[in-house]
Amino acid sequence: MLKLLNVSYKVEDKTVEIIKNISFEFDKNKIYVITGPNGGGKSSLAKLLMGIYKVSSGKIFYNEKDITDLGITERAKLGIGYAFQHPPKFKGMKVSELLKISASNDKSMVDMRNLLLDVGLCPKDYIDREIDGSLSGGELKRIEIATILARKPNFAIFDEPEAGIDLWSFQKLADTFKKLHENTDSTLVIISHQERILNLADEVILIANGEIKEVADKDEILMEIRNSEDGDCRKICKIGGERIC
Ligand SMILES: Nc1ncnc2c1ncn2[C@@H]1O[C@H](COP(=O)(O)OP(=O)(O)OP(=O)(O)O)[C@@H](O)[C@H]1O
Repeated sequence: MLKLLNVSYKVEDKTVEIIKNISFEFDKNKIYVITGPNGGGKSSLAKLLMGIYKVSSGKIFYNEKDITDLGITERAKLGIGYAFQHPPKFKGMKVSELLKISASNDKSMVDMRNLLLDVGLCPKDYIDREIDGSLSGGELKRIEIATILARKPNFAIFDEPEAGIDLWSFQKLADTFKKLHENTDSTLVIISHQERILNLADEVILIANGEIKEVADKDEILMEIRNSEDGDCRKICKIGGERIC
């Protein structure tokens, strides 16, 4: 469905390579969870998929179409949706208005109440709220996720949906991803460190140092995480390596 072919990404000064020659194909109607250490390149990869970053080399195909040079809007029109790790604020706009403009098809039919309930927000408290600095980070994040649900993308990317969301609401959110997967044939790519989200995965992609280190079944990865005593950095320090953590 969405294919990366030898994709690399360097920042503007061209010295630091953040994504290194990644090739991978995401299949239709699967949940992929991307996980791995901080700074490994997960968000950068998500931004390359969405067209927020432009690849330095390599190609991206979506349903066989070369989308490498398409920007965010064109990719969104093709059905690729992205929920930011740190959602933007839309000062002066109400939650109901944002959900309406986010909806993919018949905007009069958007079931705003259910969308808000799906992300654990009580509609009567939020539907008329303005999207400004008065909303907490977790509230903003949930509204952002609701906009993606409203858009019903065929390929949806969620960057750390757990960030800033309390455990109770988070369980609700995990159920919402599950429901979305069961009721539509969309592909979900979720960047997450949470076991509850990892448990939803058909495939877990482990990214570190800008590369795909492993693609595995969730049980395998969860076992590896549980069995790992220390991170690589600490191990290097322990054995007297030169790297300072
Ligand atoms: N514009 C930039 N200039 C320099 N380095 C950058 C830039 N953007 C990202 N990086 C670096 O690229 C690496 C990957 O960043 P990225 O945000 O993709 O990691 P991540 O795996 O999503 O991390 P986290 O789990 O902490 O969210 C990091 O080391 C980051 O500091």
